[in-house]
Amino acid sequence: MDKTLEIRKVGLLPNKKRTRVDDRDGIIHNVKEALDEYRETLTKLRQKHGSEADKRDCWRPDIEAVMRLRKKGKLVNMRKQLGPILGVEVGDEFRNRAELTVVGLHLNFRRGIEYMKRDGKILATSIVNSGRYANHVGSPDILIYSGEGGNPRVERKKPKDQTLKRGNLALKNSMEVRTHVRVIRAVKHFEVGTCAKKRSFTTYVYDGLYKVEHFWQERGEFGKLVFKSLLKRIPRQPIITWEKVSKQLKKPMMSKDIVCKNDISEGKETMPIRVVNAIDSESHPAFNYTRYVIYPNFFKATKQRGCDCLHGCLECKSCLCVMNTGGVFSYNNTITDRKSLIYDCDTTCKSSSCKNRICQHGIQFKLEVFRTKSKGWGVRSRSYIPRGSFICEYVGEILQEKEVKQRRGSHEYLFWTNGKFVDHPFRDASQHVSFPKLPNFFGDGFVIDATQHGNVGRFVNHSCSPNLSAQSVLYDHDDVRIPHMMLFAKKSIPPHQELTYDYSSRVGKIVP
Ligand SMILES: C[S@@+](CC[C@H](N)C(=O)[O-])C[C@H]1O[C@@H](n2cnc3c(N)ncnc32)[C@H](O)[C@@H]1O
Repeated sequence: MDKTLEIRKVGLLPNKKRTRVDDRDGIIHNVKEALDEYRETLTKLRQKHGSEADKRDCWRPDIEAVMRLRKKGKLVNMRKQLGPILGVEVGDEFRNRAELTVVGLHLNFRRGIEYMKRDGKILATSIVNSGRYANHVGSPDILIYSGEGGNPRVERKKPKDQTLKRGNLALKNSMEVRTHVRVIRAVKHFEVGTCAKKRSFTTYVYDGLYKVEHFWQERGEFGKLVFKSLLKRIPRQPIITWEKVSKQLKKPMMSKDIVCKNDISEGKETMPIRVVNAIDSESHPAFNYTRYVIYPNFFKATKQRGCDCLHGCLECKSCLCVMNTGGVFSYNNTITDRKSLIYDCDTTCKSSSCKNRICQHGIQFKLEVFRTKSKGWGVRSRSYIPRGSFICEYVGEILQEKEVKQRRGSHEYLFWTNGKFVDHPFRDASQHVSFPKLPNFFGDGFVIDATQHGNVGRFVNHSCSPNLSAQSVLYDHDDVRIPHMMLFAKKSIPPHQELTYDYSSRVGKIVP
């Protein structure tokens, strides 16, 4: 979900019904996933049926995309509910009405007022302020909302008096019962297209919870009776700076990403990794994609003994791999306990549901190599990444340190297996980032060189406040000098945020 607004967190909403932490994280994750999948499905539908769609004028790709997700059971928060929606934050921007349905913020595609029944009364759950009615917004926290029905602009019928039923009645009841109503505001954007033609599009921003303070009837712009509600935003919610919204929302919508390659791994990874460029004419970088580390000829992978657990290795007392790591389980779908070195189970472990090897299943997120403004290529994810998730391994040729000197070319893609990444000064000198210095020794250690052979890990850039960190892991051999270098998410990462780690970070002391 694109978090594009400048919002100020001034407090949290009261959450009477507490959800278990695990469930909460799971739902938040599902919301982001659903939205991402919806956007992808919609893009594909539009690409496939682009010209055809004009002929079939009733066909709505947005609705079809939602239906496809529903069939797959991917829609979230499908039960109508009052109050906040898990996984959706104040200030979140949605590209169309269908996206509101996908995340469960406002399930009805067409109607501005959504309602549900509680204790025999219908109550408003959410409203979309689409701007088609005359809704006068006095201050940012006050919204005067016109009821539904009788509007010739919407129904293409003669204007008539609104009736006190459905949405109108729900808003009246909400005022009486004092329940919260979610407010979604439509924001209109104008962009200048070719031939200086103005093109407009609308996005929808979740504005938070409101209460209906007054409800009355008056004569509307077509001379007929309309219902009006005065809604007041409840305090202690993030503040949205509306004057900046329009400008900021344009950014993600106007992305000019050109897909240079659909899958840089050429089918070697579990997920295709596309290369996109919205910056310049550089096409995808040339190197040999390999999913696995390439060991030197002299290196013979040996393994003393792994575990032979049958039941998921959860019994730390009996799992040899977990004991090697210090007797504490490091994973629970994500990494929960960082160590200087983690021993993952390998093929000797007979457990079909072994939980002690999350790095061996390959890449699980839709990673994308993209052109950055000043750092060459970088990596981001097209989907939401929960904290602690495995991202990818740093793969390349294993070299002895002394060999590095003999190799020609740059040291851009070297990763010391003791966790130190080595590089030379940045291309863009204007970047005031501290960067680790090249070690002035070349000893007996090992280095992963991803210059000629590597995977997506070679494109992950440096940051002093990174969202990834490296972890050494052993599973297929016992040589602690050459552990696998695995990148994990240090925090939850929204889609399209660049993935980075601190090149100078040490994974920990590995005692041979
Ligand atoms: C492992 S590569 C990362 C991928 C690289 N950006 C590329 O285009 O292939 C390391 C190189 O990326 C660039 N780089 C990485 N992090 C950077 C940063 N924070 N600022 C500027 N350049 C950076 C530097 O040129 C560095 O030598």
